[in-house]
Amino acid sequence: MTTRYTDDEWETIIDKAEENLPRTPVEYKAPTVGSEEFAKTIDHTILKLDATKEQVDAICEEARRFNFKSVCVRLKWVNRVVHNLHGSSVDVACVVGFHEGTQDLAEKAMEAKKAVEAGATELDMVINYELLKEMKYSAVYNDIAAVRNLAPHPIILKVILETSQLSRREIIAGCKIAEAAKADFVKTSTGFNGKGATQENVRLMKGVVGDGMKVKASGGVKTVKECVMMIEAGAERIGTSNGVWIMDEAKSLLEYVTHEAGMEAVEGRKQARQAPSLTRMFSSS
Ligand SMILES: O=C[C@H](O)COP(=O)(O)O
Repeated sequence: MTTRYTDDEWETIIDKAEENLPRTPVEYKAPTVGSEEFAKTIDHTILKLDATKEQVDAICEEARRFNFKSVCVRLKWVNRVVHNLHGSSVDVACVVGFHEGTQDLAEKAMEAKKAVEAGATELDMVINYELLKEMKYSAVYNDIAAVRNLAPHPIILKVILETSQLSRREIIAGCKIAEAAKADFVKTSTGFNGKGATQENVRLMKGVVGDGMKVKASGGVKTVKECVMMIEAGAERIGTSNGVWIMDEAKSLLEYVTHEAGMEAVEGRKQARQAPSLTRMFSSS
């Protein structure tokens, strides 16, 4: 495989990306909490090694019910999930190199190929962050490019950086390499190693990739408020094993604010008004 840049050239690219980061944080608009658009930010995820077929089936039923964006599973479940979700608008995502990211290139490429053959339309691959930390940028690029070659568009390729293991500069490097390898998303975390998504890292990643790529926040996202915070920082996708809890929380909150607005009108406390925007309630601005 040809290497796109030398490691020295990569250093220069990373320096430039660092210099070009936005000086002031950009705030992105979150969809209305509990809306269809909000549900479509969620990749409903079950990745634990001891997942059972009953749990995987339940996740698929929930994803259909809430109309989530995708169900994200390990390779062994892809066939089953494709079958379960047939006829729905929920996509099938499969992890690759999960969760260490250190598998060799051939193994990751084969896993990606099998996932696509089984019907996955999205791949969430773990970057080889050990190599990234050793500044072996060309090797990291080759790893992602090999998967991209075997899984061309319209397959969606997300590159998991495992931000808890990386310095700020390493996160910037991971984003630039994923971008050069033509991935569609950079994703924060596996949820299996250290702290998951943070607003700060999502903002940094979006600052590096700009409009040309998307960011997925994952790992430890459990509440409506955390979803809104991640989206406002630049995430367009949320990977979570707590999707049902989040949608139930959104529903309860909507019922609460609607009831409060109604009570105020009935009691003449204030003029009747629309329920306040939950998205605004949770906004950090
Ligand atoms: O890719 C998604 C993550 O594994 C989900 O992590 P979580 O179980 O902390 O929500």
